[in-house]
Amino acid sequence: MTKSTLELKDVKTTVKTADGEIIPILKGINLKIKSGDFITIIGTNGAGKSTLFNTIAGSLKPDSGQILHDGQDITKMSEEKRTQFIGRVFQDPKMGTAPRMTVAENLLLATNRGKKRFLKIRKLKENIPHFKEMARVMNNGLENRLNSFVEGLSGGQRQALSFLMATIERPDILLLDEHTAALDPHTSENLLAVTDKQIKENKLTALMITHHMEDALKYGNRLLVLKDGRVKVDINEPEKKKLKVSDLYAYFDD
Ligand SMILES: Nc1ncnc2c1ncn2[C@@H]1O[C@H](COP(=O)(O)OP(=O)(O)OP(=O)(O)O)[C@@H](O)[C@H]1O
Repeated sequence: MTKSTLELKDVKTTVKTADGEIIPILKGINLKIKSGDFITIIGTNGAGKSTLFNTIAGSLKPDSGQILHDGQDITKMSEEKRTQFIGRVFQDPKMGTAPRMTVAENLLLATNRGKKRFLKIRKLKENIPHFKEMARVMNNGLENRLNSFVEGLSGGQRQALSFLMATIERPDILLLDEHTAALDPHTSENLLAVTDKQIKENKLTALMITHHMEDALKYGNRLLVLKDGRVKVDINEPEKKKLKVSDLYAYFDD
């Protein structure tokens, strides 16, 4: 039997609004994520997709339930500690990178994730050929911008850098929160193609939130539909291959 990399057992998460109101968002999530799963996640606005990622990453703590990583209970583990095995790319190209540092400096900082990090000039120079090779894979000229400040990059290059930083230490779980949503169609398509290639080649375990039904079907081996804080549908690869976009829209209706 394939071991679960991550398991959520009846996870319930609430959020507190600015005026102190407590709202239940995740209402009992049960999920077993196997090593090598590439799961696309869809659901209406407010279904709890980002809250699910926040709960997995540790930026929100569940009110009840359990989260297990390789069988170890991590429910109370800090977000910082979880960065040792969880990589995350956000929708906003401004998140996840240090704008006033160069691309190469950001990449160096992303190595040794979760441990003490120092920027040593020698180490930076040593790593340039390696970083260049890595950046070339992103297929958008990032390899020619290694010494540029991140704030001067295009949105697509910045998201490509975020992706590299999230995967540089081969995370056990990669969380992609609509990571191409802010990009133009061509740039988005390129980043998704590279994302898919990297996940397959490096046998990464990944969860990707998307509002594009075509992408939810095209990528990954499993599909989840979240509705009102619960997993409404969990579809495996053979079933997913049979689905059409119209089938997915139907899940939103009832
Ligand atoms: N910190 C917070 N304070 C108040 N409400 C919150 C907070 N975080 C999330 N919510 C609410 O929780 C619900 C779920 O939000 P979440 O971002 O998880 O949904 P989502 O499925 O990712 O939606 P979207 O597709 O719009 O990104 C929403 O109604 C949102 O307004």
